[in-house]
Amino acid sequence: MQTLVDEIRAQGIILPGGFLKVDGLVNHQLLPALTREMGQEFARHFAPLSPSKILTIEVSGIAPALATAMELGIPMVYARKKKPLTMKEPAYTAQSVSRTKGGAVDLFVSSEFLGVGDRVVIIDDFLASGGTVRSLTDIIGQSGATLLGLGCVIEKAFEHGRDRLADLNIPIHTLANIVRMSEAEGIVVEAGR
Ligand SMILES: O=P(O)(O)OC[C@H]1O[C@H](OP(=O)(O)OP(=O)(O)O)[C@H](O)[C@@H]1O
Ligand SMILES: O=c1[nH]c(=O)c2nc[nH]c2[nH]1
Repeated sequence: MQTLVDEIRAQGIILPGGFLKVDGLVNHQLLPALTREMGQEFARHFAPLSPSKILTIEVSGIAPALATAMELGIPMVYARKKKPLTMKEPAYTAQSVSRTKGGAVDLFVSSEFLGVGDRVVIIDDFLASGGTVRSLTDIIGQSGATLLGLGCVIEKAFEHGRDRLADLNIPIHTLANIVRMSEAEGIVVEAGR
């Protein structure tokens, strides 16, 4: 997605520890036209699989996931990182690690909104190590739903999440790919794959 690649080149900042700051378009401020285009691109890619639900994780996955769900006309469910008292039991749960805040987090999805018969596409903002997606697949497994595919806005190829998730045997579609980044070379970003 060339518009996304251009925005990453214009706004992206390399942070220590291999982190990319894109707070101006993905993680703090959101750009409506760009977010809509993300949804259109994911919807075009995954519509042939006839998903019944989009699954993501709060907080930064919500915008691209909702944009995708709106294009497809299907519900979007997001895993919560704290179980609210309104959540109906039983809830499916798995542990994950927050990459940007550090530490383990528990994820919760109510059985009210995910279950046998659901055909699920996961949408998230970043695909890095693949750990977060792995936790979501655990939740999908508990629910009895079927995982059809994975879409992530930005892939950090140098963290090899795609390879680590190969056993899932699902199509993985990303919109921009960070091949590598360093002070010397800057952000080497290309269209997703
Ligand atoms: O592939 P991984 O190595 O698991 O990294 C990707 C995850 O890391 C971030 O979550 P984080 O909780 O840090 O951020 P958020 O609260 O902005 O969603 C991002 O939103 C992805 O969910
Ligand atoms: O804002 C972010 N920048 C990153 O580099 C990253 N990797 C995983 N999750 C991330 N979030």
